[in-house]
Amino acid sequence: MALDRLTKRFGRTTAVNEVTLTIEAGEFFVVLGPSGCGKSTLLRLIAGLEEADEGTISLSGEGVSGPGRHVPPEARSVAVVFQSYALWPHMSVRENVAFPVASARLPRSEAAEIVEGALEAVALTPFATRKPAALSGGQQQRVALARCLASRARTVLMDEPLANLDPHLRYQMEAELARVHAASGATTLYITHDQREAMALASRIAVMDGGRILQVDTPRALYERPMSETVARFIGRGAMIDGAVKEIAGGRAAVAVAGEVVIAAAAPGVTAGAGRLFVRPHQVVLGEGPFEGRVERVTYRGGLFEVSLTAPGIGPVEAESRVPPGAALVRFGIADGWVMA
Ligand SMILES: Nc1ncnc2c1ncn2[C@@H]1O[C@H](COP(=O)(O)OP(=O)(O)OP(=O)(O)O)[C@@H](O)[C@H]1O
Repeated sequence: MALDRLTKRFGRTTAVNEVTLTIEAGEFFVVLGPSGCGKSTLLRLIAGLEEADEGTISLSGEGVSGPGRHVPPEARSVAVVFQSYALWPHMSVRENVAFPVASARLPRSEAAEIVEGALEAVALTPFATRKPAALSGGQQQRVALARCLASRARTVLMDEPLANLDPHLRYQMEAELARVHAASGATTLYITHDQREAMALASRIAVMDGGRILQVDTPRALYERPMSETVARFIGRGAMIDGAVKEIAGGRAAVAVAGEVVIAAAAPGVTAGAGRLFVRPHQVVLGEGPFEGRVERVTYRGGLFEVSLTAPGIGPVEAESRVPPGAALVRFGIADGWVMA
């Protein structure tokens, strides 16, 4: 899938602003961004449910949107899974799953095989004759996934499909989604505002804000090497500390922070002078080190304590520890970090 300078305006709002992306065939690609950043509009443009103002879209090598060209949704070989499931209430589970297969005009036995295979893949065979209203939310979403699988679309678009499920079920459904993706091999574009979900599912993530793509990278690279403060703050937790870069060598920088020197990885383009050190909780060593912090809050997170500190000349710092801090004032060190210009 390739998007080139794709733009969509609603009156004075530019919902999607010159988005350029290439998504590899078979990739599970996640667009992550806060509410209102333009994710749904981007998905609707790719599905053909909105017409672009500028730019082009090609799916499996075929141009489907561009100047003077708008291929209708049904001719794009795209399946969409919505947050609302969008099931037919009067049809059984099996009929819902069979719906996209019917239009493919396949021999009856082949069509049945596809439908039963899709039901099997999401463990819904025992529920095949039920109506959607007689299923839980998670089961309904599995019907929507089975229908998507049965459509055999080469491109699958998912609009926050797990948003209505409780956290425990979301976790299970993530594994299910990964299986469905592996079974279909479809190029999948998944949109969400939940960074944990994005990290769990994606081969690559595009972080979107204000209609624009800020960074495209693997989950690990986004976490460890954010290229802007917005991305750093949007992915996981951490502290942004003002410092002075003293020296850079071999991709590492020596940064003076509150009168002490910290050695950390340096982003491209960092030079000596004022800089910012971004520190993730696992990079803070509690109990020893040159800094002293006041414990503001301790939260137990199953096996680990999250510790919020404030330190003179540094500001707020997030740490984690297997044992809770023993006093209101604790010593700490910074073992590593990410230096940004
Ligand atoms: N049909 C429309 N008419 C006018 N403005 C719209 C329309 N659809 C979207 N917008 C505006 O475009 C911007 C992007 O909306 P969009 O729904 O794509 O965001 P989103 O990231 O999907 O948000 P959410 O996660 O809350 O659904 C918003 O400012 C929204 O108000």
